[in-house]
Amino acid sequence: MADTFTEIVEKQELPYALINVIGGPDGVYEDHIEFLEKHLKLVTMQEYLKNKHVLNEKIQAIFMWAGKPGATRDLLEELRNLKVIAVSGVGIDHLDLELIFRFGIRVTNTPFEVSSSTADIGMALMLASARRVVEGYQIAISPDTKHFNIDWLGQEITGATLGIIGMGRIGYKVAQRAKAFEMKILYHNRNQRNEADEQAVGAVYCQKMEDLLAQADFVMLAVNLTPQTCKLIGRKELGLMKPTATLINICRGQVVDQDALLKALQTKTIKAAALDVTYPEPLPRGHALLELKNVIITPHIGSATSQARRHMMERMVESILAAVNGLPVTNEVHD
Ligand SMILES: O=C(O)C(=O)CO
Repeated sequence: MADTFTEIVEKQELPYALINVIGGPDGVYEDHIEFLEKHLKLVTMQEYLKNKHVLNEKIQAIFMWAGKPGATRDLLEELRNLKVIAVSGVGIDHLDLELIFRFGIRVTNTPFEVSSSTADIGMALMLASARRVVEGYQIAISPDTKHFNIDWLGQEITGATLGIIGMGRIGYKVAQRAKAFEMKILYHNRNQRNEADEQAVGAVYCQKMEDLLAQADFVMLAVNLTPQTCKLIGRKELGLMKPTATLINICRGQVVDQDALLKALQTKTIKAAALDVTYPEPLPRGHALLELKNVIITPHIGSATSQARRHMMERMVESILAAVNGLPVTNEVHD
């Protein structure tokens, strides 16, 4: 940060930032509080609701951690001095950007901070599914297990073809990791990456998603959720995949038509699925996807590492300080 910026920040009263709660499943981490309080005057939702008459004028930022507090129209109307909404993580599909921008409020997110951890969970799911790690664990700990069956086989990812749909930061990091596993890499993206990027990971562009679907042993979804990508993978697309292929979703549940996926798994149209995301989250207990042996599900943990979460929080603070001072913000979201 430039000196002038540091000077401005040091001189002024800490900007008031609205958070949901401290701690618990919906709150900012207690470990982060010391750092946060050095830079921001934190106001919890509960404090805000009790003292709206004073705080409506003061709050300049919403520190939106795991989607909370939500930017409702009522809140935006009341926070007359709100300048910025800092969103944790990369996904902004839960925001009504049109509404927010109408209020002249800036929005920032943390795409760089989550890309490695999310790519890691993609690799973890691919390996766990291919090598049946979850089933293996259950066999290993079951009281019914008397001996280990040598016919119990998984699938090797070395030499297999990975098709990445969505070659942004996360998709590219998946490709870097997959290269080290000697996988063949295909990708489909709105725009083709430059030649140097492609060569660095040995990735081949498929302009038509159908070509990728027909060839890949593993299909990894890493797109943003937009109206264009909602239900991008449905019955037709699943039908194009090999019966031996696995679908891995690390972006948003709504990118897949979940009913079509369930059917494809039940009828063995595809071999397996490994999902970090579903809709809703969590799936209702007893949901048919939870009953299938060829499905593994994790609880949306793409960014859930202590390193990523710490970096996200630091970036959000930096962006808030920049935005309230009218300075350029590294990860500003534009419409
Ligand atoms: O950052 C996000 O939006 C994620 O969902 C990471 O898993």
